[in-house]
Amino acid sequence: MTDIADAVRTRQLFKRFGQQVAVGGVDLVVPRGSFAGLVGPNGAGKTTTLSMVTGLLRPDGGDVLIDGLDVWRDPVPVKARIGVLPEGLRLFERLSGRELLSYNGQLRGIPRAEVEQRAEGLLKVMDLAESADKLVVDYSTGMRKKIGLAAALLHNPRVLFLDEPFEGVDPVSANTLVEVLRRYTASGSTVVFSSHVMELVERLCDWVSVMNRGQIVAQGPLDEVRAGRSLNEAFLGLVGAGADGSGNGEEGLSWLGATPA
Ligand SMILES: Nc1ncnc2c1ncn2[C@@H]1O[C@H](COP(=O)(O)OP(=O)(O)OP(=O)(O)O)[C@@H](O)[C@H]1O
Repeated sequence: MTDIADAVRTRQLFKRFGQQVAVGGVDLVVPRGSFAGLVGPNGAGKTTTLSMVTGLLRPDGGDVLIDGLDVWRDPVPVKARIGVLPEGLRLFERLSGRELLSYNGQLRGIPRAEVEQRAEGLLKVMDLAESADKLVVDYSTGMRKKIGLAAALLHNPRVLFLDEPFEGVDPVSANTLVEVLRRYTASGSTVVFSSHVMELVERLCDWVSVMNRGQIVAQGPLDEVRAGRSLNEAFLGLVGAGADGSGNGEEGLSWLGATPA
């Protein structure tokens, strides 16, 4: 049954690459208005899941519902409702930041004057106003993330998906992004982001989904998932690594740092 209180709900989402099952029957749930974190070790299936959820990668099985609408059967209304900052962000490098926003706004059918107004506001808040006329190819990693986020927010989506939004972003810019996202969720919109940084997820999120080896291994309100521990401890317990780093095969590295004979 569809619960339209959920911003995102997947049912038995499945994706295989050759012999490798990347996502093996995932039921991802994100309640509306959440600031949700999707965490998991490298290769857990986070990017593959987010790509299928946002209509970028066709699932081999299962469904994805956003605001109760099926992403793969009803892509047009779904894409009007979502904003995406994908991993390995590909941008139009030969446009300036301002032109990129203007182009995105026009693709979305927003009137030009409205696009200009929104773009000005976003450039200012992202601290990109001075670089607005510089080509995107000359932007730093953090600036690219910020202009990518501005482009994803321009049409005022109901649900925003961010794959590793803070990677390569300096602490000052990260704070700016956090402020923008907090303001956005406070108005009832939903953010879903993937991250490896547990402290950040713990600080920002009220909802967490933990993935490991293509499965959801825990999901719910932050306090339920961490159950009195830090999120990092809970995470290490859930994904099966000893909190002391034991059991990771490090004994095979006994040569590392040893004094040469
Ligand atoms: N295009 C692809 N072709 C083959 N295998 C893939 C492809 N994309 C992902 N995989 C495999 O699927 C699994 C899940 O990858 P995915 O990128 O979704 O993980 P992730 O949780 O996002 O990892 P990370 O935290 O390192 O970004 C990995 O084993 C990966 O090697």
